[in-house]
Amino acid sequence: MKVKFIKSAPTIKEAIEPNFVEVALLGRSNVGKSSFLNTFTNQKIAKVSQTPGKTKLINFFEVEDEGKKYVLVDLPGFGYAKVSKSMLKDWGKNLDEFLKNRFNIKLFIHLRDARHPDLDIDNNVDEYLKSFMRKDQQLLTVFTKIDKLKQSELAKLKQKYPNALFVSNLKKRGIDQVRKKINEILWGEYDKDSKTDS
Ligand SMILES: Nc1nc2c(ncn2[C@@H]2O[C@H](COP(=O)(O)OP(=O)(O)OP(=O)(O)O)[C@@H](O)[C@H]2O)c(=O)[nH]1
Ligand SMILES: [Mg+2]
Repeated sequence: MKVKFIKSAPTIKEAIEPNFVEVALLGRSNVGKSSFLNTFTNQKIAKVSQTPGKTKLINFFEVEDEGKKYVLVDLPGFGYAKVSKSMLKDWGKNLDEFLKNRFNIKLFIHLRDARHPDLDIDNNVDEYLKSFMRKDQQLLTVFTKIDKLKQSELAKLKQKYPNALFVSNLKKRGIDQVRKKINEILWGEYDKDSKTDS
């Protein structure tokens, strides 16, 4: 996989031209979005911080994987301190417009903390996304920090969220499953190891 940082856009107006299919990464502040970007790309491409709210810009990264290109969009974390019903208030009207109108987003990846799987704010975000998602868009839930769970707790979480994926950025677990899932969603199901041209 090849990854190239393209741009930090301080506002939506400065977003890059929508020339590629995009995968938008969202999640609460401190959930591990930047860490995920780093483990996913195997590069120190995003700043990791113990202070929530570190990433305030929209960062665009060009990814080339298995000969195909897409753009990863790292969005600012939402609602660390308070649980708010209104995404618009906490997160900015501009971002709302971006998410609703950016036609080339094909996949929203919602990162959630495996230790706090049922936060209102996360459920609200899912509801919010589903309220305007088009038929050609998908939502993928990825739980982070699974290294903090006991085996039994992780098993329960997997049972409760059978369609979600589970990663540890710290231990680099589950990352390849996410990569494969992204490729599958963007380009359709295929298995590069089982070519039939014999
Ligand atoms: N144990 C554990 N810690 C993690 C994991 N992923 C991230 N962290 C830690 O969680 C903290 C926040 O990580 P970031 O990647 O900066 O989180 P973020 O979502 O980008 O945060 P903002 O930019 O503030 O929105 C850091 O201290 C990371 O080291 C993980 O999988 N396991
Ligand atoms: Mg960050």
